Amino acid sequence: MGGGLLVAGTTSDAGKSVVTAGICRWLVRRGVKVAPFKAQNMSLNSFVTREGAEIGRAQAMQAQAARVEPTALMNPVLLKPGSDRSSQVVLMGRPVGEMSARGYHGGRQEALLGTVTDCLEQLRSSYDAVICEGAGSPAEINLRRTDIVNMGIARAAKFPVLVVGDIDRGGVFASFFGTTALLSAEDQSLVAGYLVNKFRGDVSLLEPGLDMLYGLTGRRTYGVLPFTHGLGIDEEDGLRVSMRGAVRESVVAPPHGEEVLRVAVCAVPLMSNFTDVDALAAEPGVVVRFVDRADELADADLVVVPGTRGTVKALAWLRERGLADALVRRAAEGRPVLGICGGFQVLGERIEDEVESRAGVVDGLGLLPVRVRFDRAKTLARPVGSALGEPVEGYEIHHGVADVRGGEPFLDGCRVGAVWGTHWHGSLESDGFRRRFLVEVARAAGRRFVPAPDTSFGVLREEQLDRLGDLVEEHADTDALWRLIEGGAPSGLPFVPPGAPPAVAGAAESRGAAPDPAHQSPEGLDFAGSAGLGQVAEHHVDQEAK
Ligand SMILES: NC(=O)CC[C@H](N)C(=O)O
Repeated sequence: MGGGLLVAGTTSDAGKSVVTAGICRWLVRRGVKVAPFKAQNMSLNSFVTREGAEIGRAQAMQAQAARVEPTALMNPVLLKPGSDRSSQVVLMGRPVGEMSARGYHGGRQEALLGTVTDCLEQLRSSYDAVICEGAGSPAEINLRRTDIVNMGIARAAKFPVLVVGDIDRGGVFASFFGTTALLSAEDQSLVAGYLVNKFRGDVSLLEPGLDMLYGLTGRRTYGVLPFTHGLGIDEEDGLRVSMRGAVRESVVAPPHGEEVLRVAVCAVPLMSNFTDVDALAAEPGVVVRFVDRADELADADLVVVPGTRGTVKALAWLRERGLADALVRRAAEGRPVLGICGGFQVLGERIEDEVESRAGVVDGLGLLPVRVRFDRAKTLARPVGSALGEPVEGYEIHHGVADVRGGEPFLDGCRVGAVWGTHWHGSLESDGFRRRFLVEVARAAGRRFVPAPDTSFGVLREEQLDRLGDLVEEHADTDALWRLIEGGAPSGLPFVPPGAPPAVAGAAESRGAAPDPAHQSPEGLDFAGSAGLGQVAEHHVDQEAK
């Protein structure tokens, strides 16, 4: 049975995903057969495996770091938020229903512990090491009892736990100490120590603090990783980017030609697979930014309407913010627009949706001759094809089915003038196609932009994974990490009081949501046959979640 480690964090965003990837890359370079694992991921940034299973993109990225093919075992539960209070539950790569957070935490999640530990055991039987990523913080005292992704999984597998803290935010000592001290004695016995992430400055100034932390907790720090720009590959948190309407602008290498090309990405609600535009940002001279105002489209050479878990919601948002009118004007002026998946759907003539929004028939923006009808079954595919004379690979994750009634064919969708639409995600990662597409965009936008002849997105991604491996090799005590992975947590780790607080009566389960038969899951909840999943075969959305 293979060894392993759980990489937990003091907070979300502490850098667990990239540290996990870095550890995978370090190990595989050493000749260790390693796989990543995250029992449960909450993300709108997902990926389709070769077998057609939907998993978090972060686990697919970590699998690449480990140089193995990603599979559903590596991320058995994926929660895709549809609002602040409900998520689509994807189990072993297939959607099984929409659930309220309260219904999920009130018993359903707990019932999945057997399933996720089975997946982990399967990985352990075929790999020398499994590097698990936790979620949020392991010291969420309200959720510990039903946890399946942090200490729940570490306890089941008897894996040592490494807690990652983001020192750039401050409060890292208190976070490490508090994260440890709020866990039960049994949980604490697995918390081997800490890893400081995103450190800027002189480590010698930090070291006395790490010694004091050792004095307080009896636990050592396994490494101090320096702050490094541009390592946020395949981030999980699409929801927050879109909810915040955050504007982020890519760091740009100088253009190959005379001018830069400006790409504006509409930060639609429930934006999914926003990493689709990473391949554009990787091109020298292409400036990518997320926008949420019509006036920000004025200087954009290309507007991308990305995927979304809420197509009808995104349409309403585009209309409210005046972006819909701006897109219609652009199209009339022959200025480029690319719609991807949900963003393709909104560009069509009409949408019939009794599944995702249950809004019935809704008018689209009418820029493409396409009608979309939502199906309960989800399309999960890895199509290959060609466009602009170049080979293209992509992946599809959608309930909407497009009836394309005209235009020039473009992948599975179509193109009318400078407006392009496809359900395919990831098409821009195909280098030849991306260059040809950018040439077309530059021509239509009247820009003297020339794509560099040799940008390889695959090579850049590999370089980034290598940088993560380097970070771990150069700034962590890898001998000590290997001892943890092979031999588990050191014995005799002291208990740090007060430990886990006693549970308060009247937890969420007693107020669990009532089933809503009106809203069946896409697959009709027919997954009771799968191992150990019968208990969660119910579809929950409570009123407040709608
Ligand atoms: N990935 C997406 O953008 C999905 C689009 C849409 N929500 C659908 O399910 O069809």
